[in-house]
Amino acid sequence: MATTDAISLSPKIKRHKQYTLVIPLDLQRDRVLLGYKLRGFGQGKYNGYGGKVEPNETVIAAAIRELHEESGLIVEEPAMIQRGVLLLETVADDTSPILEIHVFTVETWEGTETVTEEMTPHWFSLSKSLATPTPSTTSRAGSIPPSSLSSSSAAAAITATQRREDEVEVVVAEEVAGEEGAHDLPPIPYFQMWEESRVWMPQLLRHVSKGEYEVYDTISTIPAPSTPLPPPPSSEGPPPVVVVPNEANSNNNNNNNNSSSEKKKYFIHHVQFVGGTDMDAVDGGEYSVWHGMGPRLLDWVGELPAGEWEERRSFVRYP
Ligand SMILES: Nc1[nH]c(=O)nc2c1ncn2[C@H]1C[C@H](O)[C@@H](COP(=O)(O)OP(=O)(O)OP(=O)(O)O)O1
Repeated sequence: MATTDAISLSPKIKRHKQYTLVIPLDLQRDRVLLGYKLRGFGQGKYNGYGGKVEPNETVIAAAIRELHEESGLIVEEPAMIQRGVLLLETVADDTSPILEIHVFTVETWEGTETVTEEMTPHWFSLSKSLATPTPSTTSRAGSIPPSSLSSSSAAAAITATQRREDEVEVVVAEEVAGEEGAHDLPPIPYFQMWEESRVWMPQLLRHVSKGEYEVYDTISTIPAPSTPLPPPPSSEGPPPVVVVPNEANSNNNNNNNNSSSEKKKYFIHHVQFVGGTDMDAVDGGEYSVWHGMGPRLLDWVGELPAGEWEERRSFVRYP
C-alpha cells in the first residue's frame, strides 16, 4: 500500500476557492452562536458565519467582514482564533474547485447578534453539543421552523427546509434574550447543517471546552451516506480513496499529552462528496448541492502555516 497524493492523481490540478467560517462562543454562558441561512448557498441550514474571500483580501479580514455583515458582531483581528481548515472536494467532476474553508472561533466581540438578510442568529448549548451525533441520538421535533424567525422568514425557512433531501429532521432553536435560561438551550442541530459539520464540529467544541486534544475514529462514529457512492467519473479519474484513520492519527496519539503546546491543535478535514456545485450559478446558488459525504480524513496538526493543509493530502492512502 503506497502513500500518495489524492489530489495530484486528478488529471487536472484543482483550483481552491477560499471561504471563511466563524463560530462565536460565549464560554461564560455555555453557548454557541450559529446562523440559520436564509438565502443562497446552504439555505435552510445552520452554520457558522462566513463567506467568500474576496480578491486582495486576507482570509482573516474576510472572516471578520463576513461575521459582521451576517451577524452584526464586531471583532478585532487579535480576537480571531484560527482552528482549522475544511477541504471539500467533489468526486462528481474534475473541474469543480476544492472549497477551502478556514474555520475560526471567537470568544469576545462588540455588538449584539442581529437578524440580517442572510442569517438569523440562534444560540445553542455548548455542553450539550459535544457528543458526535447520530440520527438516533438527535431529538426529532418535526418540520418546525426555528421559533424565533419572523413570519415571512419562517415561511421561507419552511420552504427551504422541506425541500432539502438531505435533512432528516428539524429541531426547534430557541433564542435566549436574557441572562437566564442558557441551560435550556438545545444542542446544535447537527442534522440541519452541512453533513461534515457533524464530524468536525463536536470535536472542535470538545477541544475548546476541555482544552484537551482528543483523537476519535471519525469513520466509525458517522453513519454511512444514505445513497451509495458512485464510481469515479471515468476510468482515468482518481481511484477510490481509502482513509486509514488510525494510522493517520498515530502521530497524534503519540503526541496526545496535556502540555500547553499540544493543546494548540488545528484540524484539517478533507472530505470528498458525491455531489457537485455550480460555482458560477447566479447569486452563488447551488446547482446541485454538496451531499453524500464520502471518504474523508480528519486530522489534527500542531501548526497550520499557509499552504500546510495542502501538504496533508498525503495522509490519504490508496490501495
Ligand atoms: N460543506 C460546508 N460545510 C461547512 O461547514 N460550511 C460550508 C460548507 N459549504 C459552504 N460552507 C460555508 C462557507 C461559507 O461560510 C458559507 C458560504 O458562503 P456564501 O456563499 O454565503 O458566501 P458569501 O456570503 O460571500 O456569498 P454572497 O454574499 O451571497 O455572495 O458556507
